[in-house]
Parts: sequence; C-alpha cells; structure tokens
Amino acid sequence: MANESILIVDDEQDLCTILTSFLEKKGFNCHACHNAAEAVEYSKSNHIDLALIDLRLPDEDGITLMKKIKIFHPDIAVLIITGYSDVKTAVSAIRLGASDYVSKPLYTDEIYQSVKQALEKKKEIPATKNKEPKKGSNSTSSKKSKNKKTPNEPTINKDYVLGSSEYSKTVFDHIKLVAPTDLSVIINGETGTGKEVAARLIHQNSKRKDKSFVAIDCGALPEELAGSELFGHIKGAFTGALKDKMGSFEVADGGTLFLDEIGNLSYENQVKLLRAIQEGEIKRLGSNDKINVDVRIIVATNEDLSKLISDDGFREDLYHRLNEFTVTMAPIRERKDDIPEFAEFFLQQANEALNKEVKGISNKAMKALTRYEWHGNLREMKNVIKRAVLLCNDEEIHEKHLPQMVVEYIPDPPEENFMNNLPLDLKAAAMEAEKSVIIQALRKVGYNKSKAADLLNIDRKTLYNKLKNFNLATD
Ligand SMILES: Nc1ncnc2c1ncn2[C@@H]1O[C@H](COP(=O)(O)OP(=O)(O)OP(=O)(O)O)[C@@H](O)[C@H]1O
Repeated sequence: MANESILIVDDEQDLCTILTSFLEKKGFNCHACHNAAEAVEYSKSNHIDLALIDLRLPDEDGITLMKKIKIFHPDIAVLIITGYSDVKTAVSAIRLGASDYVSKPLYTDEIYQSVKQALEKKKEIPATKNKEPKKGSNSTSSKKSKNKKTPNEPTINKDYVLGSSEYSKTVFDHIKLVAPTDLSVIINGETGTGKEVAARLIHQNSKRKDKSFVAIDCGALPEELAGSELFGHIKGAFTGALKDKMGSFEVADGGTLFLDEIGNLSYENQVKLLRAIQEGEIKRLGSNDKINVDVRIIVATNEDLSKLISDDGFREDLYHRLNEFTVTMAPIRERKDDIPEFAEFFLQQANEALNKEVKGISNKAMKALTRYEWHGNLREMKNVIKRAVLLCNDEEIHEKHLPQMVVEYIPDPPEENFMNNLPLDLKAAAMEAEKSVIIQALRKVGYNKSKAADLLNIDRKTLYNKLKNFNLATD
C-alpha cells in the first residue's frame, strides 16, 4: 500500500492540508489541487492511483472532473467527497465509475478505510477481478448459523445476507433456480440494491464456479476503451496498444462475465457482444483471428432496457438474447422487513473493519433506519452504519451516531395530483401547501433546521412550532 499516489481535489485548503498530512503519515504520496482545471493539468503528466474529489468544485462538478481524469488514468480509483444531502448525486457518481463516496464531515479513520478499500478493489482490475470475494472473514456468529450450508442448500458466501422479507426470499428462490443453468440473466434494480452480489451468487452456484467470475462496469469504461476491455487487442491495434492484451471474454472463458450498466455499451460493441454470445467466438481488436470462448453472461441495469430499445439506444436482438431470465432487486424502501437484518450485518462488518466492538443498534436508531428511504439502497446503508460504528463509543448505536438526514427523515408525501387532492376548506388547503413547502426546504438543506428556516424566511422557533403542529417533529 505504501507510496501509492493520491490526488486530493477540494477547494477547502485546510481540508486538503489535513488530508495530505494524515495520508502522507500513512505512507501515501499526496498532491492537492483546489479546482478542477488544476487537477486536469496535474493528471496529464503525473501518475495517480486514487483521486479524492469534492463533488462541488468552484469551476466544475466532481463527476465531470472524474470523467476527465479517467481519460488519462482509466484504472484510477475515485472517491467522491460529498455533503450528506448530496448522497443521491454521489450514488450516481458510483454508477459513472467512482469507487465509493465519503460524506462530510470527514473522519480521517473513515477516509483511510475507504482509501484502502478502493485501492484494493482497483488492484483486482483486471488481473484478479475474477477472484471471488475473500472467504471466511466477516460474519457474525448469528449470521454464521443462518448461512450454514445443509446438504441441499446452495452455497452462500459470507458476504451475503439473504434478507427476511417475502420479496427477498422469492429473489433467492429465483437465483437458486437459474444458477445451475447456462441461461443469460438480466438483473434489474436501482443502484446499490445488490445486483453484483446476486450475480456472484449465481456464479458460485453454477457448474462454472471453479472458473473465473469477471465483472466489467460498462458505465465506468470510456467508450474508446470498452472494445479492448471486452475483446482484447493486439499490439499496434490503436495508438497506445503497446502489447497484446486479453479481453474479459478470454479471461472469463469457462466462467461468467458480469456486465454492469449494460445500457451504456455503444451500438458497435453491442453488435460484437451479440456475435460473441451467439457464435461463441471473438476477435481481438486489430486481429482477424477468431478465438473460441465459452462464457455465461449476466448483465445488470438500472434502466428499463425495453424502453432503451424504443429510444434506439439498445439493440432489440441483443436484449432478447440476454433476456432468458430476469431477476429484479427491489429498492430497500420497498422491502423494509430486510432492514434490521442488513443493519446488523453491516454493523458486524464495520466492527471487523474498524476493530470495534459495538454490540447492537438501539430501538430508536433502528426505527430511524427503517423509516428512512435509502435512495442509495444497501450501499448507502452500509456507509451510514460504518460511520455510526466509527463514531460510537457506547455499547449500541444510538440516533446521535446517525446522520441528521436519516434521523429526521420525513417520508415522501404522495405527489400525484397534489393540487387536486387539497381539501376545499381554504385554511386546511393552505396548511397542506405550507407543510409540503417545509418538507421540501428541509430536504434541500439536509434537514438542517436553521438553514431550512432561512430558506423559508421564518425564524427557527417558528419552524419548530410548525413542525410540531404538523406532527413532523421527531423528538
Ligand atoms: N445481499 C447482500 N448481503 C450483504 N451485502 C450486500 C448484499 N447486497 C448488497 N450488499 C452490499 O451493498 C453494496 C452494494 O451492492 P452491489 O454493488 O452488489 O449493488 P449494485 O446493485 O450492483 O450497485 P450498482 O448498480 O451501483 O453497481 C455492496 O457493498 C455490497 O457488498
């Protein structure tokens, strides 16, 4: 790990100084830039293993900057720094190729953990990307007994929680059903719902389990590199192709190829993909030699592929070839019965990663976790609990260890026909409208009541009274 290079991009100079000095003590080489233009210039001529990028920069947003840096360093790991209310954007940054996000306020231990994990993940690409997750590490004693394998049960790795909701049980039944076959599978679901985890589970329970599982994130691959990543190239195929390179199809031969964010694949690569699946052969870029491959394809998407077809973005023949079986991972807010089990599991994972011994989650904190809607799904929950464990010096996680946004969350009001559904009594209608505007303001500022009061142009005390009257106060 020592001597890897980190680029820190944040306009807060003090923050850069603290992060630089902390990470250099941990053995990294750090360079800080305070805006996107500086960072692009730096990345043109310097080696970087990981970039830590603030989502909001003075001259550009962090996601655009990430895309630019990736042109020079396609394999770079990227951590996005976000304010808590930016989590939705941070989650979409992951879809576009970031490794993870860290929320402000930043805690150095948390940053260190995230940096280590992102660099480890980066090392898996592409040479060991096909490896299964480490076995036998982080399970709680209770989970161990749940995941114990009896003769007729499928293999579940220790990083997987089944989920106790009826929905999750059905998903698991579908996975058991399709795993031993050679059918292609489309896994649908919002970001962070566990699509890659499900794909690995299918692979582990297939006859291909002793061969490679190769995961490619089509959303993170710059278009010009996608063909070479999938099918390989020969020396001289394009500028920069200095030697022959195997593509993921060859690496996955005999095993499973998981294509995440398949909707992002260019039309040309879709054609090649279809040919590879149908004919079982590929050609490396720049070569006319055919190479036989035997690969099972699992794809994931958070878009409606059938809709992409009608928009001309996705080939219908490829869609039908892939759509031999579909698994849909519902958002966590639609399977709230799963939340306690996942929360306990992530708590034990965090205990292990951070060397802590937090015993559990208080009832009130669990209630907040269950009420919150988790638009970043399991990934967001995992991060929130990891941070809570980091902050917790008690036996249990309490509400004070959770982000304000989670503790004070107010579920979405039914939006449809809001105006039509207002009561006809003028005073009652005005109150409904007022309540809705207050909720919007609170959301906008991450539930910070002073900021919300400013935005609403009322004083803090008035806001408190209104929250109480509308039954929106959480304490
Ligand atoms: N069933 C599960 N048991 C334990 N952890 C899980 C489970 N499902 C997902 N996770 C954890 O949640 C996080 C998100 O999972 P994963 O990457 O599989 O989601 P995804 O739907 O593929 O996300 P994306 O669309 O952003 O690629 C990961 O850290 C993963 O370890």
